[in-house]
Amino acid sequence: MLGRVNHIAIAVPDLAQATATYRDLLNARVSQPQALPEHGVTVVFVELENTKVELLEPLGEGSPLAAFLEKNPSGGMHHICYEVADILAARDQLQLAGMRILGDGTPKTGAHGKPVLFLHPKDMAGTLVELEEV
Ligand SMILES: CC[C@@H](C(=O)O)C(=O)SCCNC(=O)CCNC(=O)[C@H](O)C(C)(C)COP(=O)(O)OP(=O)(O)OC[C@H]1O[C@@H](n2cnc3c(N)ncnc32)[C@H](O)[C@@H]1OP(=O)(O)O
Ligand SMILES: [Co+2]
Repeated sequence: MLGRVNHIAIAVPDLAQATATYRDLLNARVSQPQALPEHGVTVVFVELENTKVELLEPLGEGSPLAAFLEKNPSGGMHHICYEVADILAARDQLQLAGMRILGDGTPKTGAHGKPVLFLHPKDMAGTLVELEEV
């Protein structure tokens, strides 16, 4: 079912500062910030040779990052995103196996304009997993 690692996401309390660290200290190529109110985050992508790092800052009330950053005020690894060829087939197979799909189970459009879904961290070895159809 799984393809490549699309991105590894890090939740940060200060997106400008985290972006500056990757850009100015590590000489990484970074995207412009992208506000995604439907996801409750603002995102910057750090482009690497083999994958991307997604820097995430909370946006608006009820951001899914809020509780995480309360527990981890300096930030921390938030999720890993795997590519799948058919997100609905993946969802149905995982649901049949008893995994919890977060939200109402309908894929949302992610930061790359592709459908995404999230799997509950307690069903995935304590790691929040995002699936992105490519
Ligand atoms: C930019 C768009 C898109 C993309 O295209 O890339 C994105 O990446 S959007 C990213 C942000 N969106 C999401 O994270 C959506 C899915 N997340 C959620 O629905 C929630 O964050 C959550 C995973 C259900 C957690 O909800 P929350 O209210 O924060 O906490 P809970 O109390 O319900 O947590 C239950 C349990 O899980 C532990 N937990 C929470 N977050 C994580 C995490 N990121 N990694 C590992 N474990 C996590 C939490 O600590 C609780 O455990 P216990 O304390 O042991 O009960
Ligand atoms: Co993501």
